[in-house]
Amino acid sequence: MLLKKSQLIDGQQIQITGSKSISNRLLILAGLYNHIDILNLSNSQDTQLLEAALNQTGDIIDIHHAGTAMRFLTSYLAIQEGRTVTLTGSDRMKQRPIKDLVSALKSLGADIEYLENDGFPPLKIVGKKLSKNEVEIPANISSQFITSLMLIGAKLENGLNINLVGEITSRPYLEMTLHILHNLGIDAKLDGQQIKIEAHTGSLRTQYYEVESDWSSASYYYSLAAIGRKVINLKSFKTLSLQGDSVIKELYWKFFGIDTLSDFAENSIALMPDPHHELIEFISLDMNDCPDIAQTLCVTATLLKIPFSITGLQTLKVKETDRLVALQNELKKLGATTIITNDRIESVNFGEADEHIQIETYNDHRMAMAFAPVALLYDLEILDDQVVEKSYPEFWTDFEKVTEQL
Ligand SMILES: O=C(O)C1=C[C@@H](OP(=O)(O)O)[C@@H](O)[C@H](O)C1
Ligand SMILES: C=C(OP(=O)(O)O)C(=O)O
Repeated sequence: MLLKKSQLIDGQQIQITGSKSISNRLLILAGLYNHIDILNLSNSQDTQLLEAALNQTGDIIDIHHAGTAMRFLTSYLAIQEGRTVTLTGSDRMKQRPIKDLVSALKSLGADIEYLENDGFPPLKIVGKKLSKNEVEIPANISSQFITSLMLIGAKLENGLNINLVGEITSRPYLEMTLHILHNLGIDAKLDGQQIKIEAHTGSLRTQYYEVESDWSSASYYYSLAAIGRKVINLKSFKTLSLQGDSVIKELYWKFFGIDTLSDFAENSIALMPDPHHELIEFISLDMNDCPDIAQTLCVTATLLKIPFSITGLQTLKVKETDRLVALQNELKKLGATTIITNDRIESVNFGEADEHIQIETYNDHRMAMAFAPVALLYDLEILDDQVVEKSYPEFWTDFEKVTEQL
């Protein structure tokens, strides 16, 4: 897609689809218990793939590139007594780790086999009743493994105690799972390194759930507002969010002077650039709690030429692509030289951008969306722009609503 140099249109309103993370948790719980009327369900391809997988009865499920769905379905299928399923995905999914989750489930008695490479999808899962209630799992690779266990925990005869080993990564996603379980009447606690889920039989407390819109998707508008300095209105967001990525409000206020004003009646927020904001000299930040908005922030900082050092990013290597390498390569086209390590990206200097900027997306929706605000400063081309459908199918239509060519 060619994006001509553009400016923001003041005061446009965008309705973002429901949180992918909340939607995927609700779908699994609805599949385990009873129907839930879900309002503002995410229309992301990942959520649609999960919904289709839960409704199919065949013996092969191909979840493509939907990581959360892959991880959540592994536990879900492990307890479907009498059913045998091959759970597979895209080439990239076959490189994304799942071993810690599979080992934890096996220690509970699950019957799961690797069909290609040890530790990676595809998996052959023979559904069984699991009767143990104590499990241990490393917490530093992906919080999705832990959420996956938490979602089935209350279905086990004696509930489930999950002992977390090591540093906890992406922690707000565990808190999100706890909140959703509580809201639906399941007793669950996180205390230090232990999660305790009580057994829950019968139905869920509520059969109705309204999903807040997706804060990771909102991050691209914060980036646009930070560069374009015009007001953007976003729906449907709450002041108290279950999503860790809502920290974008604080980050973009502190670093880029973007204020977030809530309109309670409208359930919307306004992103308001502070005209008196002075550019800060350096951004130093640990993003372990909010890995999905790291690309957004690195691109904003680069476009504003604010030096940055972002840590806590060790999980970025095992997402849709190696996001640290992808960022380093593509930021270079904007003139930024960076250093990357196992868990960090740091800017070294900002030079001239390429004359013809062509951004590769590496099959990663967040690469395409994070680099879209570049259009406020330069003409650019984004390759394989359709990757956005993974989390935000209308991204380009919405992007057109808030921008106009110069
Ligand atoms: O539980 C979730 O919904 C998610 C957890 C995070 O993954 P990790 O825990 O693997 O970092 C996040 O990156 C992903 O997009 C969604
Ligand atoms: C990492 C992501 O998704 P998943 O792990 O569910 O594929 C994401 O949406 O940025």
